[in-house]
Amino acid sequence: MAEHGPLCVGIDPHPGLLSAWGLPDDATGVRAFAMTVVEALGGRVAALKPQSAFFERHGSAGIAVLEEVLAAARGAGSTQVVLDAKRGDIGSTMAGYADAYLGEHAPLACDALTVSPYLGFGSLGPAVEAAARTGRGLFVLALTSNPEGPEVQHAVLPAGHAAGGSAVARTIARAAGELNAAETARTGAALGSVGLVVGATIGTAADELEMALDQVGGPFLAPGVGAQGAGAAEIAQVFGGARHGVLASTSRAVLGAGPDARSLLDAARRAADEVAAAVR
Ligand SMILES: O=C(O)c1cc(=O)[nH]c(=O)n1[C@@H]1O[C@H](COP(=O)(O)O)[C@@H](O)[C@H]1O
Repeated sequence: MAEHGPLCVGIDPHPGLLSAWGLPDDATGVRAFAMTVVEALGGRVAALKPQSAFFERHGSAGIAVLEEVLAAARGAGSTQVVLDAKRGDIGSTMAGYADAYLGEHAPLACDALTVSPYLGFGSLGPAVEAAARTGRGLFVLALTSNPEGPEVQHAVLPAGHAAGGSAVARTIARAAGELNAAETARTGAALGSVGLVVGATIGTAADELEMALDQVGGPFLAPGVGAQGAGAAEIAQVFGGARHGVLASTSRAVLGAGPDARSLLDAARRAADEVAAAVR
């Protein structure tokens, strides 16, 4: 983030973008699309974030392409690879996802994985353990950028629950904060490995966390920049004093500049400069 500016570029091969790039809506088109992004931006942006859904929609051929794209992106030097798969399940099944994405010999290995805590934060245990063991990270959904998120994330826990009267999202931020505090006390690192997803579009909703965002002690993946309407002003508004930990994420706003590699890089650099100014 310090080297390239705190920008993550999503690799989201939407059917509409494949068509705009003159590519077929099949696994070969997805491969050409994703590899073009990796070649144009690998080693030149802080992070790349393949969106698993757009690979999965092509079945086993698409997943094989995702495997190849993850390996190529991880080989591209100083760029972190965040896989956006938003996985979440009961703990024993979560262990399967941990093997797939975070284990020692994970076929779909990434540097960090997006996970959903909405089966209860504790259900993520196997992913937390695998990430710690293999030196990887997680981005846990907390306050997402979509308008439907608040009906779950802002829901208030009943009296009698240990966090009764607080929003569900607060329990997630607190649990992540505890893991990060234990890790940073041990390692001395500035930030722990359990990041949160907090959309750049959420306005004042971080108030639901009833804690300063910098108490989370981990990075924030902040999608919603570009196509969903957020920019520098929104990042500054949402994150305030915690903005040094923000990795802003954008997909369509940069991908729309392709397929020309130079245009992709120019669009990414413009976006990175804008978010760097916003978090300074
Ligand atoms: O985890 C994510 O990255 C994510 C979380 C969230 O709250 N909102 C959100 O838009 N995303 C993802 O970020 C990308 C946003 O793409 P654009 O709207 O094109 O920038 C998509 O792949 C979304 O699935």
